[in-house]
Amino acid sequence: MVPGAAERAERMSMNLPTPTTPAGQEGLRALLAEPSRAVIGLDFDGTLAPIVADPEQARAHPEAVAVLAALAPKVASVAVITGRPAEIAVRYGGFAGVPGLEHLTVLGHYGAERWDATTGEVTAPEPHPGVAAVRAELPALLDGTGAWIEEKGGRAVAVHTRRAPDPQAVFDALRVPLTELATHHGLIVEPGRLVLELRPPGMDKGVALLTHVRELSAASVLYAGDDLGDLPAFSAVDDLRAAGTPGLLVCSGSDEVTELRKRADLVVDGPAGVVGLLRDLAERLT
Ligand SMILES: O=P(O)(O)OC[C@H]1O[C@H](O[C@H]2O[C@H](CO)[C@@H](O)[C@H](O)[C@H]2O)[C@H](O)[C@@H](O)[C@@H]1O
Repeated sequence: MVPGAAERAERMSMNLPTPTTPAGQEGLRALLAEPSRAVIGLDFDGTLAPIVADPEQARAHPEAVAVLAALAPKVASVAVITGRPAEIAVRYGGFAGVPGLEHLTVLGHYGAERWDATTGEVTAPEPHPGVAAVRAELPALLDGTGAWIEEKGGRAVAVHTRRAPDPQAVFDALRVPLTELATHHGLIVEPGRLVLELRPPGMDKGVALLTHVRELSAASVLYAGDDLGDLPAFSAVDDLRAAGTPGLLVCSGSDEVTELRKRADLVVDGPAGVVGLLRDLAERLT
């Protein structure tokens, strides 16, 4: 007897971890039953790329590109959704010109920028004038704190404290003054793993993911992230589920951020765990 879609999905999920929630189990079942209508959304730093002290040295996990190239042709879309400029994520990820990744999408600056592998071009809005204004005022505000500035192509500016003598204390001390500075110039502060990013309002990873899922009329979604900036994408998956589109929420686990663990259907061990999960998925989706 030929097995039905549900039975096939059940068999195919045998070697995959079981999500801890019924909603997550439903999300995985839907993805396996109809992969060609599934969107896979993935954060970059801390999810595909291990966290390192110098952001310029961050690179995708050594097996990430091969695994994504195996998975992408089997699903509707793989989209990397990151706070990084799209072009930087493409470069540090090694995503360009890879067979299998011809349709990869990278949504940079929390979705404000878009890079498509098909064209290799980035589309982006005009820079917000507040970014140049805060950039000019930051050196005086950061003087003596041990924090340092990451330039983000004039579209945002990130203040990092990971390499300060007491990273968490400096992060905590800077949060209020940086928020005041950002607000004064029409920007918002996006807190992350020992980073406070000053960026334009109006876009987040939730809007980016939801827009992408709707563009493709996807029937299921998997989103994996590790940091506070991924919470809007988690909420977007919750909203999609409430509206009848199954989804699976994956936390790339770390000791630094615990908020996503509580909301995830599946917690894996950092980028190596994410890559392992995606590899198992790619192998199951024949
Ligand atoms: O949305 P993401 O892809 O997670 O990007 C968010 C921020 O990630 C980067 O900072 C983080 O990774 C660095 C390199 O591992 C690490 O040194 C830093 O402590 C982390 O917060 C990036 O530098 C930021 O610009 C992104 O906004």
